[in-house]
Amino acid sequence: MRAPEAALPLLAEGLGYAAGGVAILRGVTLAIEAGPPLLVIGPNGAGKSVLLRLLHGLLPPGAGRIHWAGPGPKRDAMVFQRPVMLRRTALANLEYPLALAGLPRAARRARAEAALAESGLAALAGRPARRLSGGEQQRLALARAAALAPEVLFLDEPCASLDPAATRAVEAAIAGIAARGTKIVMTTHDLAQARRLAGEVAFLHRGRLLDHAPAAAFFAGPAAPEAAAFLRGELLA
Ligand SMILES: Nc1ncnc2c1ncn2[C@@H]1O[C@H](COP(=O)(O)OP(=O)(O)OP(=O)(O)O)[C@@H](O)[C@H]1O
Repeated sequence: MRAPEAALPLLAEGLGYAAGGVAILRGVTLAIEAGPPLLVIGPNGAGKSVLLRLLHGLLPPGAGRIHWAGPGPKRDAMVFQRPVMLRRTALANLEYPLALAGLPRAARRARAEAALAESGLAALAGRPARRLSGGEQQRLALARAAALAPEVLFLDEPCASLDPAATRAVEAAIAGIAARGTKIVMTTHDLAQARRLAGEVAFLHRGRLLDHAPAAAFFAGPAAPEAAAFLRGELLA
């Protein structure tokens, strides 16, 4: 089977967004290429979530533009901090978007079962999704988003309300999805998590992108003094 044509790179050029007369993002220019995960970090209120929503197309930019530069159609998905589960079984939650995508019933079942198995959730297939633990729901949401093999998967603080064991399981699921070729673009407030997962880092501060670098270079010595202060654990205004 021929691989579908890539829609990446995804280019953000001079991106701006304001709400209620307040500038939330200003002049963000960023190229997102295929490869290991991009972790978007920065202090609370820096604009990380808004940037992801703009890139995914949930919000219209107030300035600048977002451009998928590759020849293929855009294929991206997003998972939020609190996953939204349908009032159905775990398996049916996975089958639903596959049905929307037009997969025939038999192919849906096989794809959904494979996605559950890849996430280590096969034993939960018949359980009502809304009764699963927070960590299991988040892994199910990841499996659901990944089942269509998106080129880019945006994750907004996917581990924000999870304990360390659930966080480890979600991180393993994210690493698995990345290893299968999906570009992960993820926000986190957890620097240790960023170090564990990132291939590259984007640092936002007060709505501006102050650094975008390979993770090793960023953590060894970021370009912006604000990023260095953030890594030292100093409170940034
Ligand atoms: N629709 C909106 N109307 C007004 N202000 C908004 C809106 N959306 C976001 N903001 C503000 O924009 C700023 C950036 O929000 P955003 O959620 O992107 O920050 P963040 O970097 O993800 O922060 P956190 O780490 O706390 O989640 C915040 O001050 C937030 O209150």
